[in-house]
Amino acid sequence: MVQEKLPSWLQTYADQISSLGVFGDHCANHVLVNEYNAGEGIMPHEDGPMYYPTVTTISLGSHTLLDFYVPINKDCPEDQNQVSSTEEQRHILSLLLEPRSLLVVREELYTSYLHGICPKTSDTLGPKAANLEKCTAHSGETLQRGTRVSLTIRFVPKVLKTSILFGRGR
Ligand SMILES: O=C(O)CCC(=O)C(=O)O
Ligand SMILES: [Fe+2]
Repeated sequence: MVQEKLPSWLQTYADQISSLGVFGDHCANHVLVNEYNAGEGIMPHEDGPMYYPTVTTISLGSHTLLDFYVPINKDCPEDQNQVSSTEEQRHILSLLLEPRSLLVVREELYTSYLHGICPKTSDTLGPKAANLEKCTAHSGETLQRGTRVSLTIRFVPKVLKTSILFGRGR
């Protein structure tokens, strides 16, 4: 990854989140901006080693429900055939991400599970919604999704300085 300066409004958020100590002594240097219209999601995935061990997300606009799944174990023959369990059975919990909220994912939730967002236009908060005591919404409620913008703010230890790649600026 080649390092570039963040826009100042994003730097403000990167600094504020970093001051919580979630990246150790480091300051976040990577921001991914995603926009989701109602009905759009992201496939279950892992964020991989580049951002390990912490990922933080600010949600703007709409809420969403972030789902966590037990991954398919490639060493297990039953899992290879993908007959052992359905996506619903692998779905262990969901976190309601309310507008203007900050999510910090670390440790086991980062390393051992996949995360994704179902492509739906509404979410009914069921028993797998694990953080409702921290939210304004209640169990059993149905929330209609609107457009959501997420700022995924992380620290990437291995970055290339542009001056090395493109030569020194004058
Ligand atoms: O938009 C989100 O909250 C999740 C995005 C995400 O998982 C990713 O970009 O890797
Ligand atoms: Fe992700």
